Amino acid sequence: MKRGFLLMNTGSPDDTSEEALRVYLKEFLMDPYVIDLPFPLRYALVHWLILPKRPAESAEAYKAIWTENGSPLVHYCSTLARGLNKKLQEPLEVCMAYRNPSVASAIDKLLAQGVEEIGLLPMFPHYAMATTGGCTALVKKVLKGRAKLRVAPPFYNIPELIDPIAESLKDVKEHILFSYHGLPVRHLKKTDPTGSHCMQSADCCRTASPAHATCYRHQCFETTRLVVEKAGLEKDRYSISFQSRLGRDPWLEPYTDKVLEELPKKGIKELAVICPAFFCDCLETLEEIQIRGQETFKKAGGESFRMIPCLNDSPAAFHCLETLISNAGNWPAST
Ligand SMILES: C=CC1=C(C)c2cc3[nH]c(cc4nc(cc5[nH]c(cc1n2)c(C)c5CCC(=O)O)C(CCC(=O)O)=C4C)c(C)c3C=C
Ligand SMILES: [Fe+2]
Ligand SMILES: [Fe+2]
Repeated sequence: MKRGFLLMNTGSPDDTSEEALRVYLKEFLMDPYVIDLPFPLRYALVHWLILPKRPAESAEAYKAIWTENGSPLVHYCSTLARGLNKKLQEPLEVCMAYRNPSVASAIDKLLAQGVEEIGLLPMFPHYAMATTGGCTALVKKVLKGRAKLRVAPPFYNIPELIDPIAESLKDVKEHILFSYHGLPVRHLKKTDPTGSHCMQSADCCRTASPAHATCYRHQCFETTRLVVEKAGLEKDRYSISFQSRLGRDPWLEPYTDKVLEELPKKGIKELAVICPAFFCDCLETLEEIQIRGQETFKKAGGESFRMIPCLNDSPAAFHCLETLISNAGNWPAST
């Protein structure tokens, strides 16, 4: 059976105009895997509360990180896809859940080459309904059974991810903040297959459970634990937080923006931030953390601040993706 691969990420707007942002945000936020409210409520929230103001604000944010190659996220993913294609025997296409390159165009290219089984590799180390869950649903919807589908499992704990992250912290003397993308608490409870584990006790994520197969919070803690172990960091050398909160519902805590305000008050004036939920640098690392996060930290008394880059298109990034793909025969089939 001829096999092909889809390398998938969330996506960026086509350009930095307010109109492009409106189209992108509407597509992103109307996805029921991202805002999991019943359609009328989601429609009202997105169209009446978010879309009137956010496109203009987000357009300014994207302008601050846009490069001559366009969006950093799409650029890194495309570079990775090109490099992987040179090494792999089987075809691979890059696609974005929202905007371009679209899922439909990538699937058409694979099918035109006679591909009968697609291996979907969502570029998210940790499982979340809003990312891996939404990407899988979207691919299935577009594919309409025209090929078999397998989906890569979360890879938050593999040495090919952990080792280069630990290596990037080797010479860091500052306090290290592991800032992960946030998630509404409701999402965690919804994806708990036991229905009774996630967020039911303070230490649920450190108590063994089958729920951890889809528990974003547990998987983030595990990445941190393994990196800390590998890098030999003492307990007082690092903190964990969750960023990018949207709306008023409770999200995973502690919130990065609050932690950035609190750290200088605790005497931590020199900080390095790493964002292991992101395989490639994007708006959420380059603008939210590097620009706005830095401002927050320094305003609160912080003196030095730096970002540790994501794996991006480094040799370690290629090695990690190649290792995952080499194991594609074991990826679970998606029905
Ligand atoms: C309810 C809203 C959102 C949830 C839940 C969410 C989860 C989530 N997102 C990522 C990774 C990325 N998010 C990106 C952009 C982005 N995310 C949201 C909303 C939610 N994300 C919005 C509205 C946007 C658009 C930008 C903005 O206006 O803030 C991106 C792409 C950034 C880029 O450079 O183009 C990524 C990547 C993860 C990993 C995650 C849950 C774990
Ligand atoms: Fe958990
Ligand atoms: Fe997001």
